[in-house]
Amino acid sequence: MKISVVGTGYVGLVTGVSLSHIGHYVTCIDIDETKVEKMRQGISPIYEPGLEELMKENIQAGRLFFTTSHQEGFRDVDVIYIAVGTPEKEDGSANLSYIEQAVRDIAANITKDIIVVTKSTVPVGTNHYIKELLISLVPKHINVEVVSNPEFLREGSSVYDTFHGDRIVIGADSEEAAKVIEEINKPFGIPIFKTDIKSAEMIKYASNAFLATKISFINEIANICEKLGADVESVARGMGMDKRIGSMFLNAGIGYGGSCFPKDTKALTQIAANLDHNFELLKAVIKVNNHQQRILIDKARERFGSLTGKRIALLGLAFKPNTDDMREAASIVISKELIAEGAKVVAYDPVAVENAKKVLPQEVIYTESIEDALENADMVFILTEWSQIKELDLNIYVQKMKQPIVFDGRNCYSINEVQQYPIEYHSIGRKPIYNYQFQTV
Ligand SMILES: NC(=O)C1=CN([C@@H]2O[C@H](COP(=O)(O)OP(=O)(O)OC[C@H]3O[C@@H](n4cnc5c(N)ncnc54)[C@H](O)[C@@H]3O)[C@@H](O)[C@H]2O)C=CC1
Ligand SMILES: O=C(O)[C@H]1O[C@H](OP(=O)(O)OP(=O)(O)OC[C@H]2O[C@@H](n3ccc(=O)[nH]c3=O)[C@H](O)[C@@H]2O)[C@H](O)[C@@H](O)[C@@H]1O
Repeated sequence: MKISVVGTGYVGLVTGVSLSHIGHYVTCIDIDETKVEKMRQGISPIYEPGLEELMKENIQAGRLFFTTSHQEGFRDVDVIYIAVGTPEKEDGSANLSYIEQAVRDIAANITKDIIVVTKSTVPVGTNHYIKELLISLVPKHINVEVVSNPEFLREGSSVYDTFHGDRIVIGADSEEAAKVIEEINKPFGIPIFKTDIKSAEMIKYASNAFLATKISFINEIANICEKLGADVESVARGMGMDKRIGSMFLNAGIGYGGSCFPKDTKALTQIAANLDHNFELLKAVIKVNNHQQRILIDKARERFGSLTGKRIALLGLAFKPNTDDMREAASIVISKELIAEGAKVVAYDPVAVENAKKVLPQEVIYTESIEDALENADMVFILTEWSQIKELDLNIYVQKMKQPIVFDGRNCYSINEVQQYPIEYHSIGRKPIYNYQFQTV
């Protein structure tokens, strides 16, 4: 099948590369010339494990192409995927201007019947709007069908997720169009769930909102565990053994960030509000998350009083490991607040520094290694559970820091392990360890 994909961000590029890998001929279109130039050479503009290898393989096999020209990209294709961004507007609702532009680009350039597949996360009703807009713009003899095919990949494991997903959701009003998209996806060997367009659109928001709810729920449990002297990791394990609950997404920490949970939860409360429905549960999930992102600062203030003049090392800046994505990362809120309070912030991340420089306060100092970040620090905040940080020899904290006081926002180390070192250790939903103080008393 000849396919084109509009937008080569995390979703579009992974979609395009994966579809070419299962045998389709795919042209990826992006308006960003530098990005396209890189991709033509087999260089991925984003950090995603395994993506570049697959890109190179399929470019060489003659199945994967990149262009900035919509006219060239849409030539002779049967199906066009839309994967442009749907960022949040100031009121929390989804900004559909990129979608609208993509639709206009499609309408201006197609010359035969087409199926348009929406991968981007869009509010319920958007696919019907896309179809209406297309019909109003294209010549009468061209037949247009629109299919909702929401994406469930996670950043950092997007290639794996695409080939090992739990389901592919196809929302269509036309049975023939649904069948075409089903055939395209069959080689992935993943269960396909077909439904109507509005339900497919809602499945995406409901799934993200539910996962966000799980995270805020376990974070609330963690905060109570701390007061009770219980251990949230044991609690989560014990809960997760019940298949009805499931063990995934019960990692307590400094809350969820990233390009999707924050934006999609807000968009869903807005979708509900437009229908005069007050989605109280989801609003509470968002509120809990906003508080949780700052929880290490509260802990540090409680421990030190003022943070003014303190040298604070931040380990990990990306919103999660294995990505260079800084969108809505807790490190943004944390570094801004620390700088505003007059702390000296020294930061390390293995891959996200270039993106971090664009969004963190300019006072933040970046280091090339964990050791350099820890040098002479009064305390360290662990913000992302990179494997480099999880596998660290804990002696480093003792050797490098002015005082080995660790605030671990991602529960990177087991309590038993930390107990063996002269460290003061504060984590999430677990008892604090005061071995450093103990030694110095
Ligand atoms: N990032 C993620 O992990 C996931 C994202 N999604 C959804 O997928 C959509 C895309 O997200 P990302 O890939 O993160 O976006 P992104 O912002 O990383 O990439 C969007 C790309 O589209 C390009 N673009 C914009 N307008 C264009 C046009 N008219 N023609 C050609 N290219 C155009 C931009 O230059 C950019 O490269 C969003 O709706 C998001 O909510 C869904 C699941 C996972
Ligand atoms: O719509 C999207 O864009 C995507 O959003 C999430 O994927 P992603 O944001 O890439 O990453 P996750 O692994 O879900 O993590 C999101 C945030 O939640 C946090 N998290 C995750 C799991 C957990 O147990 N605890 C926790 O705090 C992570 O640290 C991270 O900040 C969903 O998992 C994907 O299914 C979805 O396609």
